[in-house]
Amino acid sequence: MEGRAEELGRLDFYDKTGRNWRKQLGSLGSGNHFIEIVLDEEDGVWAFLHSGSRGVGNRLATHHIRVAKGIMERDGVELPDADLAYLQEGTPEFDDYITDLEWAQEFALLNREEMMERVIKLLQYRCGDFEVVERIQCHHNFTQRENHFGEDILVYVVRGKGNAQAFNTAPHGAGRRMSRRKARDSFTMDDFDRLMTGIEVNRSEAFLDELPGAYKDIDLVMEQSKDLVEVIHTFRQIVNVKGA
Ligand SMILES: Nc1nc2c(ncn2[C@@H]2O[C@H](COP(=O)(O)O)[C@@H](O)[C@H]2O)c(=O)[nH]1
Ligand SMILES: [Mn+2]
Repeated sequence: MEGRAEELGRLDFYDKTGRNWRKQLGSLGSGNHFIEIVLDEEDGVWAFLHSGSRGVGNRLATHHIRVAKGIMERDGVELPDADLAYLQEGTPEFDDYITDLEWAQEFALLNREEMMERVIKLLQYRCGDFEVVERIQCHHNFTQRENHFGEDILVYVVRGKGNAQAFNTAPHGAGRRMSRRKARDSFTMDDFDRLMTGIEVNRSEAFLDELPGAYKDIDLVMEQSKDLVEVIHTFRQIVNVKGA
């Protein structure tokens, strides 16, 4: 990652923006990032890993959002919401954003690969050797340039049915039903124990805002997404580790 950053002439910028990024490769981070061991309908074991590009990706994104907002202000572009600020393709600011986005995605990819390797080694250490049937390596907030309806656009991609009306996308999670604050105010540790029954978990008040009840009902989301996704497996969680 360092070599690539140097090639791009952006190492100093990444060091200044991301500070600890070198030490963070191979770490889960916080928020809703998680490692999960789940069982499918036939008790097949799956290791799930939802992770991202850690602090450096977030800070780079924050930087580019700030740049976009500055440009909107400079050019007098009126927007219904300041958070809709955008960068125009063909400008140096747009190119810098894409350069940093691609670098951060590479970081996210390696970060996930490293953690998955450690999860598998640990499982093999605890459970004895086993065959890894398949590895699906898709990192968080995956973005790539695609052509839809004759136009090149940027989309976040997850696996789905390929519905052209939805640019071949599908939801990659249920999404939150309540804010973190509301969840912390709404749930108690009794709810924690009830909602996480049967799951080996790092039990802590710190994760009250991450309880399943803080998210939308996944069965309903799947039902409402049936034009976009085909359900291949339904999993039962047995281990959940949240980033802290
Ligand atoms: N199986 C689990 N799913 C979880 C957990 N925490 C969150 N989630 C779901 O993942 C997505 C993450 O997407 P994001 O774009 O919001 O980061 C989220 O919407 C939830 O549906 C978990 O611990 N286990
Ligand atoms: Mn996330």
